Amino acid sequence: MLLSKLFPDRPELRGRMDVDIAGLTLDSRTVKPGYLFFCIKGYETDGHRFAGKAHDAGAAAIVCTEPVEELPGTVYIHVEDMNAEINRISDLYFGRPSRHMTMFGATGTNGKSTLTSVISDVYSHYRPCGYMGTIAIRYGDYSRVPNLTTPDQIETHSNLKEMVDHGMEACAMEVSSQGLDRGRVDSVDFDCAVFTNLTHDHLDYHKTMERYLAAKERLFTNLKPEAVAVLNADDVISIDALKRDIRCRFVTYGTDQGQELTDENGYPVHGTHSPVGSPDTIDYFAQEIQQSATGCTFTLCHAGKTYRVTTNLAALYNVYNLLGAIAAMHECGMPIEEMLPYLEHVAQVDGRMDRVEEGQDFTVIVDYAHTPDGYEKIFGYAKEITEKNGGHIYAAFGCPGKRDTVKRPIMGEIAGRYADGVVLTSQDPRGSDPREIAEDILEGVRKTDCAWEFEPDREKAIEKAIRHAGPGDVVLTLGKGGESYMYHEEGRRPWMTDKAACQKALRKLLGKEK
Ligand SMILES: CC(=O)N[C@H]1[C@@H](OP(=O)(O)OP(=O)(O)OC[C@H]2O[C@@H](n3ccc(=O)[nH]c3=O)[C@H](O)[C@@H]2O)O[C@H](CO)[C@@H](O)[C@@H]1O[C@H](C)C(=O)N[C@@H](C)C(=O)N[C@H](CCC(=O)O)C(=O)O
Ligand SMILES: Nc1ncnc2c1ncn2[C@@H]1O[C@H](COP(=O)(O)OP(=O)(O)OP(=O)(O)O)[C@@H](O)[C@H]1O
Repeated sequence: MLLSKLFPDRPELRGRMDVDIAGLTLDSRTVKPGYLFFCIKGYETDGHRFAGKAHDAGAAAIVCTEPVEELPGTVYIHVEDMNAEINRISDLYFGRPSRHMTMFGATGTNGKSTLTSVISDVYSHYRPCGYMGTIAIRYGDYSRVPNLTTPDQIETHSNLKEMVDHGMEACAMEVSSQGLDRGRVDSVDFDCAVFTNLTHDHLDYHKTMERYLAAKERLFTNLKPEAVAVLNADDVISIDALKRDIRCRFVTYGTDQGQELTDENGYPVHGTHSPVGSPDTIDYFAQEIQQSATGCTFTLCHAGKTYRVTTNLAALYNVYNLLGAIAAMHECGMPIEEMLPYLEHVAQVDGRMDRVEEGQDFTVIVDYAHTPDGYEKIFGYAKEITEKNGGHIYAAFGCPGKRDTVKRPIMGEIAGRYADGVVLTSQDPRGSDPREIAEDILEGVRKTDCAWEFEPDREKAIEKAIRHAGPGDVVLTLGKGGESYMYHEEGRRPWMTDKAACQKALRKLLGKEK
C-alpha cells in the first residue's frame, strides 16, 4: 500500500516522496526493505534511539513523535499521538479486518481463554469463528502458539486479516489488561465485549486494583454505540463502574449462587457473596445448578424462557464462563437452542481442568490457575471431589519470576489451606532463582499446616506430587496449563508440558514405563 494512502491528509507525501510500504513494524530488528517503522517510547527503552538502525535496514518511512536524525532515502513523518497513528495505520494497512468479522472480545482476571475458546468452538457451528489469545492463534484446522495474549496493534490486525483471508466470519479474542493499557486493541471494531471478573493479578504492572479495573474498562468505553457489552452481574467490583461508563447496550449474566466476594488482596471473604439476582433482574441467569466430577447441568433463564443446559465443563466458575459465552453468542445472532447440543461436548480447553488418565485410582488435573482467585476455585473444586471419600490433595506449582510478587504468599497460603502436601517448583523463572520465588510462596504455606518440599526440576516435582497420591486423592499441577515452553532469562525454552510430565510419571508409577 502506498505511503500516501496511509497518510491521506499529508499531501506532501504524494508524488516524489511516495513509496509502496512493504510491511509495518514497531521493532527496528525486524525492519526489512520498504518497511514503515514506528518509534515507540517503551518501558525499557525508546524506539527513537533505533531510527538509524531502521534506516540502515532499509525502512522506507519512519514515524516518530520526537526529533530524530533524518537520513537520505527514508521519509520521516512526525505525529502527535503515536498510539492513535499505529492503531489507525495498522487497521487501514490490513484492510480493516475486524470490520469484516463479528468480533468478540473478553477481558477479566480469569476465564478469558476458556470463555473465548467456548465461543470459537460453539459459534463456529453457526459461522466460522477464529480464536486469538493465550493458548493459540487459531482458525479452521490451523493453529500456532502466540507470543502475547493480546499482541501489538500490527500483529493483531495482521492476524485478523489472516483469519478473514481464510474464510472466518467471526473471531473470539482475549484482551489482556496490559494490552488494553497499551492501546493494542483501540482500533479493533468489537461487536461484543464480555467481562469475566476482577480479582487480584498483575499488580506489578497496574499497581492498584483501581488502575487494573480502569485498564479493563477501556474495552467497554471504546465500544461503538451499536455494540453490546456482556457483564457479570455477580462481580460486584466491576459491574457498577462498567454500567456507568459504557455508551452501548448491555446485558448481564449471573447465577442463583452468587460469587464469593474477595478482599483487596484477592482473598475470598468466606461466607460473603454477591447479592443473588433472579431471572427478572439478570438477563442470562443460571439456576438449579448440579455439578459432577465430569461436568454440570443447569437451567438457563433468558427472556422468559428456560433451557436445560448440560456441559462437560466442570466447576461453578465454568458455569460463569459458559453464561458469558452463551450471552455473547446469542446477542450476536446464534439461537440458544442451536448452541445446546454443542455445549454438551465443548472441546477441551488446552490445560484448563485437563484430567490425565492412565488407569490410576486417583485424579490428576492439569490446570492454568495462576491467580489467588484461580487457586481458590481449583483447590475448592479438588476439595469437593475429595471431601466425599476423605481423599487428600497434593499439588505441584511455582510462581513466575519478574511478575507480580505480592500474590506469591497469598497463593501459597490458599494452597496450604486446602492441600495436604505441595511441591514447589520452577514456573517461568525468567532468570530469577526458583528457590527465592519458592521462599516467597512459603511465607504463605508456613501459615498453614500443609507439608511442603522444594524441587526445582518441574518434571521431578510433578512426579513427586503424583507419588504421594493414593486411592481417591487429587493431584493438581498448576500454572502452566498446556504451555509447551518455559520462560528463562534468555526467553522461551521448550517444556514437555505438564500433561506429558504427568503421563510419564503415572506410567512409571503403574509400571507401564521405566
Ligand atoms: C510490559 C509490556 O507489555 N511490554 C511490552 C512493550 O515493551 P516495552 O514498552 O518495554 O518496550 P521497550 O523494550 O521499552 O522498547 C520500546 C520500543 O523500542 C523498540 N526497540 C527496542 C529495541 C531495539 O533494538 N529496537 C527497537 O525498535 C521495541 O520494539 C519497542 O517498540 O512493548 C513491546 C512491543 O510491543 C512488547 O513486546 C512488550 O511486551 C512484553 C514482551 C511483555 O512481556 N508483555 C506482557 C507483560 C504482556 O503484555 N502480557 C499480557 C497478558 C499477560 C497475562 O494475561 O498473563 C499479554 O497480552 O500478553
Ligand atoms: N470464571 C473464572 N473465575 C475464576 N477462576 C477461573 C475462571 N475461569 C477459569 N478460572 C481459573 O483460571 C485458570 C485460567 O483460566 P483461563 O485461561 O480461562 O483464564 P484467562 O483469563 O484466559 O487467563 P490468562 O489470560 O492469564 O491466560 C483456569 O485454569 C482456572 O483455574
